[in-house]
Order: sequence, then C-alpha cells, then structure tokens
Amino acid sequence: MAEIQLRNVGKRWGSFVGVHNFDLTIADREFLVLLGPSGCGKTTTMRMIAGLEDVTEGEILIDGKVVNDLEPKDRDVAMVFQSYALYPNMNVYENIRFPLKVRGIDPATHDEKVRRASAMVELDDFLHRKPAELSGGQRQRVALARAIVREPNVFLMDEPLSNLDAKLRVSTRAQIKNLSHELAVTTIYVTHDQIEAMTLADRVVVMKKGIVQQVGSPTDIYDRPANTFVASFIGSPAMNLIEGRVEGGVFRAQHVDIPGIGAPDGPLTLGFRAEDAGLATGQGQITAPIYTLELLGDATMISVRVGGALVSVKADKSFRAEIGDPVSFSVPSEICHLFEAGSGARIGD
Ligand SMILES: Nc1ncnc2c1ncn2[C@@H]1O[C@H](COP(=O)(O)OP(=O)(O)OP(=O)(O)O)[C@@H](O)[C@H]1O
Repeated sequence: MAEIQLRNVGKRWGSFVGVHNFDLTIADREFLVLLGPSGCGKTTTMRMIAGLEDVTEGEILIDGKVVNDLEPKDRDVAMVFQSYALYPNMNVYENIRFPLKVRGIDPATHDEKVRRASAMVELDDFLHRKPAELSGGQRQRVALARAIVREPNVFLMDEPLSNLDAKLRVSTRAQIKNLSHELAVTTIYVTHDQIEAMTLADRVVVMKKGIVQQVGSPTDIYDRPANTFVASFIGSPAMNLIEGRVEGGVFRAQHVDIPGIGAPDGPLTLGFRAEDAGLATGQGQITAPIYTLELLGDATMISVRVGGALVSVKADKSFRAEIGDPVSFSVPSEICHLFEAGSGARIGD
C-alpha cells in the first residue's frame, strides 16, 4: 500500500528552478510516468521522492506521512536506474540477494525470495553468472529483480531501458508492464520516450522546463493535448501544427483553407494528427506539392510544406506518386485541434 502525495513540491538551486510547484496525488498501485525532454526535471522529481535530493518547497507524503526529512532507506522505495549498478564480483544470485542482507532480513527467507524475484524476470538459469557474463537486457533484469526482492511499497524507475537496443527495449518494456500488473506496487517511471510512456502508464505527467504541462491517461494526452508542446511531444509522427489566421470561421494559411472553425477572427495554431486526415477525392482543405513520401509498410506517409512547417498525412500503403506532384488532403474541421497563437494553450474541447 502506498499513496504518494506531492504538495506544491519545488526544487531550486540558487536562482535556478529545476522543478516548479509539482502538485499531484499518485494513487496506490498506480503506474505513473514522468515524460519530457532532457532537463525538464523528471529525474529531480523522482530523486526528491526517493530522498536523494532535498525538497526546497512543499511536502512529499507517502501514505499520509510527510517524508521530507526521512532518509532514503526509511522511505521503503526501490530505485532502478539506467545504469544497472550491479556488483561485478558477485554473481546474479548474490546481486539480487544483496538488499536483503543490507536490510537485515531473516536469512532463512533469502533463498525463496531471490528465487521468486529471479523467476519473475526469467533469470532462473543465470543465477551463477557474473554481470560481465550477461547481456545488457539480462543485466537490466538483474537490476529489476534486485528491486523486486525487497518487496518495496514504491518502485522508482529512471529510464531503465535507455541502455538497451531497440528490440530489447520492446521486450523488456512488455516485461515491466507485466511485472507491474503482477506486483501491483505504486510505480513512478521516468522517460523521455513517448512510446514507453503511452504503453506503460496509467497516467502520464508531461513536463517542460520544470513545469507540469499536463497530467492524464495516455488517451487523454493523445486525444486532447493541453497545449502545442504536448501535442508536438506525443505521437509518432507528432501532431501537425500550422500557424495561420481565422477569418469568418475559415482557417487560412499558405495552401490551407479549412472552414467550420469555431474560433474568433485572429491568429491561431491549428493541429491535426496524420492518421485522422486522408487524401481528398476532390478538392481538399490542404493542397500543395508533395515534399516527401515515406513507405512505412502498413501505410504511406505523404508530407507537404505549409508555410515553414511539414504537414504529414497517412495514406494507403499502395499510394504512389512523385515528389513535386500536387496532392490534396481532406482535413475536416472536426478532426482539428485549436491552440492559442501566442501561448499555445488548447482552445475548447
Ligand atoms: N545539482 C544540480 N545543480 C544545479 N542544477 C541542477 C542540478 N541537478 C540538476 N540540475 C538541473 O535541473 C534541471 C532538471 O534536471 P533533471 O536531471 O531533473 O532533468 P531530466 O528531465 O531528468 O533530464 P534527463 O532526461 O536529461 O535526465 C536541468 O536543467 C539540470 O541541469
């Protein structure tokens, strides 16, 4: 059982603000992902929860108890880092067992606990090996098992997959998801990889420059991004964003003419996702020469240049044309997201 509350938590170093006013309750057993570009304050937030970094403002509570002044070892949280930090002279069994020894857990229980944790990450056959005799993915699993074996109240994972190659990331990601379901322990997971965030999280917190931009389920964040930063950070490709003007309910930019826009006259940033639009059968709302074509296997991505921006639309995998050929996209107003031109904040639903 562990509910974590962050009450207006902040971190400053001198005048530099690393994390600003972070206010959120993380439910017991929730899988929360902190997502954002490098330097946005994800790791600092996690380190404050772990007790590895002092809090400058606000309070952190674990199960209703303020832990600001508690030592990391007294917080009952287990951390998994991007660097595995395994002991090179110990074999896998001893590495996994280590936290139990340090914590003075009854030695009679060690063997069972180590074997259960190693079985969960499918390392049963590797217990006698030294870290140097393991692959990167296996080492990462030892690090996971070492966190699991403690049976902590909270898991904190800081980019645990970032040292793995693309294929291993996908399989280890699936394993983490399955483990978190099995263990049902409150987990906070830091990543800058939006796919990892979308696939793992119950809720995602998107951060930028120390400030929380949006908190929501992966679908909330994907379907209703709170601002252009979130819209351009989530999704592959990111949401198409076009700067233009509304006049009499029609959004206009170079090559773009979209009627039915519910915003007052003036400048506006309009967004839509590549998979929501399509090729127009007649005259569509965006008509321009093809800038590039990418064959994705299951679809063809067609891009045109609109003003300075590249706008992409997914078409059928059989679509073929030449760069420079004219193309027209169907972009009805219903699929469009509207953002304020200056602040980038979302307008309406
Ligand atoms: N000890 C420190 N003193 C001063 N500034 C720091 C310190 N530690 C971190 N920072 C700054 O705080 C900001 C947030 O850092 P943090 O490590 O939390 O970012 P992050 O989102 O985890 O990035 P990354 O994905 O690169 O790990 C950064 O601008 C960083 O330079």
